[in-house]
This record gives sequence, C-alpha cells and structure tokens, in this order.
Amino acid sequence: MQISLELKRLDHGRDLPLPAYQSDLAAGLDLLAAVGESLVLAPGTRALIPTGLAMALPTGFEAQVRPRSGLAAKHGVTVLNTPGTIDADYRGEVKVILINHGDAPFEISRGDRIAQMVIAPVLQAQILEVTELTDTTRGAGGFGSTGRS
Ligand SMILES: O=c1ccn([C@H]2C[C@H](O)[C@@H](COP(=O)(O)OP(=O)(O)OP(=O)(O)O)O2)c(=O)[nH]1
Ligand SMILES: [Mg+2]
Repeated sequence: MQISLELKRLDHGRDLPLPAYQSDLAAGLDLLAAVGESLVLAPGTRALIPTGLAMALPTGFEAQVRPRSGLAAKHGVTVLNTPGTIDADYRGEVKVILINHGDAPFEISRGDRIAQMVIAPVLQAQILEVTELTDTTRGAGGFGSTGRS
C-alpha cells in the first residue's frame, strides 16, 4: 500500500539526500545524521541526533523510528526509545535517540544512516469508562500464567 509523505529538508539538512527505501519492498526509510563534521558516542552514552527533516504524515498514520540491525549487531548501537513515535501532527525536526551499548566509541559522520523510519497506520480509541469488564477464560492471568497445570 502506498501513501504520500510530505518531507521538508531543514536548513542544516539541505545538502543531504532525502531518506529512501533501500530495496524494492523495504519497510523502513533510512534516516541520515544531519550532524556537523562528526560526533563520537562514547560507550554507555546517548545522544539526540538531528536528521535535518520535518514532515507532515497523513491523518491516521504514525512513523516509527527503529534501529538498524547492522549497527546493533556490529557496534551495539541502537535507538533508545524504539520504536520512537512520530505523531501525524508533529512539525518539528525528526530526531533519533541513539545509545551506544557497545564497548567502543562509535563515530557518527554527517550523512550516516543511523536508523530507519517505518510508516504505520494508527487507530485512535474512543474511551468508554465502565465499572465491569466482560469475563474471559484468561481472566487476570498473565506474565507466564498459561500452560501450567
Ligand atoms: O524518536 C523520536 C520520538 C519522538 N519524536 C518527536 C515526534 C513526536 O511527535 C514528538 C513527541 O514524541 P513523544 O510523544 O514520544 O514524546 P513525549 O515525551 O511524550 O513528548 P510530548 O509531550 O511532546 O508528546 O517528538 C522524535 O522526533 N523522535
Ligand atoms: Mg507524547
């Protein structure tokens, strides 16, 4: 399914390519780091990385900011709040909260692909407060409650 996504390159991202799907059926658009020359993420530290992009998602959609598995597997670098949520009414800069869980400093250069963004449909619930909930076989069981005799 295809939708249109309005993307705006901000001044500090003007020279960077727009995010793109890297294969025909890729789910995520790679996000690029709109940092200055470069930035080093020391082990155990996090940083809010600018992408130089703002956008207008269509009503009924969100964007999820997710890690790239290559960075996680090779360097222990991931998105701290994964999946980050971009609301359809957000017009500020999209930023990525990266954390270095590895044991070596991780260098981020301008234009590096640091995360990916997946567009997904959203349902907003109409909240109905009740005093009784319907009965179910599971009831209040959870947290490993099934399969026990
Ligand atoms: O990884 C992320 C997560 C969020 N945002 C932006 C877009 C999103 O619409 C807004 C708010 O995000 P969220 O609701 O997760 O943060 P909050 O702490 O609840 O802030 P707010 O009170 O502004 O909703 O911040 C990003 O740029 N990157
Ligand atoms: Mg919020």
